[in-house]
Amino acid sequence: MSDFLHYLSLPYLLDGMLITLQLTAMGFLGGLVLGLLLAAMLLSRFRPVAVVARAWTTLYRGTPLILQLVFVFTVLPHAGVVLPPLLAGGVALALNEATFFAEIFRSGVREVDAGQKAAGRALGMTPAVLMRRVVGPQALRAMVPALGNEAVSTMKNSALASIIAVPELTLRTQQLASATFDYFSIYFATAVMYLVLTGALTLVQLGVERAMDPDRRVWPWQRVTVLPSPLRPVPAGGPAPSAVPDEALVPVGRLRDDADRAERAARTRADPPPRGFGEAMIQAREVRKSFGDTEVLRGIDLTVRQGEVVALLGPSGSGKSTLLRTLNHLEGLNGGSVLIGDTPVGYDLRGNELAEREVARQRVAAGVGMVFQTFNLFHHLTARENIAAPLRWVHGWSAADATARADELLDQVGMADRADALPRQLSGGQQQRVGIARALAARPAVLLLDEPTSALDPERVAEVLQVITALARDGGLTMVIATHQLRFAREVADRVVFMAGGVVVEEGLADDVIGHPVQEATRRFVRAMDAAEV
Ligand SMILES: Nc1ncnc2c1ncn2[C@@H]1O[C@H](COP(=O)(O)OP(=O)(O)OP(=O)(O)O)[C@@H](O)[C@H]1O
Repeated sequence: MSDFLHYLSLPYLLDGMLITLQLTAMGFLGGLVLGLLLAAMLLSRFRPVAVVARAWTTLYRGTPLILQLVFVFTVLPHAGVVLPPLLAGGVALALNEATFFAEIFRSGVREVDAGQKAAGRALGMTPAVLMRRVVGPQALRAMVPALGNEAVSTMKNSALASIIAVPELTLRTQQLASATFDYFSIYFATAVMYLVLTGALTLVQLGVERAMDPDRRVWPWQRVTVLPSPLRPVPAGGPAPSAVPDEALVPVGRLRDDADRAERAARTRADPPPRGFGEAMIQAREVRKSFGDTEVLRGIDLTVRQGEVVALLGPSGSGKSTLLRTLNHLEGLNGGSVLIGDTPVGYDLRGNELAEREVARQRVAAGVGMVFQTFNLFHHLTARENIAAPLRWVHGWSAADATARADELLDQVGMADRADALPRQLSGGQQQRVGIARALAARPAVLLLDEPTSALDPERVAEVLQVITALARDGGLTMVIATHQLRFAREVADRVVFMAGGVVVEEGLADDVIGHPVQEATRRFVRAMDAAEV
């Protein structure tokens, strides 16, 4: 026992432990940086870059580390690159780890739900902002356990550097044991030293996991929940001019009051508020879209004027969502054109498709908001942050203004008391109300709603429809809503467009198309939906 304790505190072995730590740090940190680069190359849309990265990864992963160490130490000098043993060991470890890190990063990024990326794009985030603020943080959280594993494995692999005479812990252990023949005590002491090091790495990993757990963390903005001014001015140079007065949104809670019910009841279709529509806000011409060999949109024409509410109806698979997604270029066109205001979102004036960074700017300039069927709130942000953060990241608002706007909207959609909740702590209806608030935050000129209630339980549908109805009735906001809710469409829409098989089959006033459909396909759909709604 005393021999064991002696070796455990022997400076010769402790120095070896320090060198092991240095090697591990070089391998891990170097591997992280190179791995990020490799992952970016593997994910690149430019195929030659991805192919080179894949070839490099295959080569490096497919050869033993011991050969790589010898290569860096003995072969590189022939090319004029002479590295001291410790540095050569660190470089070889980093190159080896990079390939594993690259695959961890790549799978982390791919695992992030496509809806998160679509929401970020629809909010006007450039690819860099989307990666840094949405995809990166979510991917990183999922990757921490695998990265912890790699840190431990780098440390254990560092023992192989003894082959190129790096005086790390294993080499020193072998030397000491050969000199003293006290194998058991020395190897036992070394094993304990490795365990202490790897145990410390595990503790770091668990600490990082805990720190990144959104359920546990308390951000500074979560501590401040009361803000003085309910209404703040829009910062200069910020969002696109709004078509929605703030008072348009009636809090859900308030709609439940008797007085409001009475007021709503008075505003029936028999006595609609006077509505006049301005200039064309959306002009889609001959829009065509295919997925592979399947043509999903087969020449759609759609004009929506300022302040108009258009409901897109049609059977499942008729192309409603795809049409909405082509309007803000979440899907590229295969033919035709789309103008939002006077912006051909996704294209330059000659019709050439623009880079995503440029398209993001166009979306912001055109002022298009989008509400998704599956809400697509950012999982790692609270309800308040889901609304406030894009205002800061995309529109350059100050934190105070963005938070004030978020609190104002949360209040208006009846979600003020859940401002600090994460999306997974909210019901579907609550998430969708936050999703609507998020889409409205930058005061868009056009709001696209993609079946906003179809992912909700029946008892949650009404609360979301109330919010949209309030917007449609009073807001003057230009809206296109894909929906299966006939009653709702009849109540809020100025015009109904019925689609089937990727074409517009029938369109007109909501009462006409839903009440007295002319086309057989429309009649069949209305009958089926009526039966389902009863
Ligand atoms: N990314 C995609 N890749 C391949 N096919 C797709 C893709 N997106 C949509 N489609 C196909 O396009 C067609 C139209 O889909 P879309 O979601 O636009 O219909 P929809 O009218 O909105 O249907 P629903 O009411 O069920 O949401 C469907 O056949 C669908 O399978």
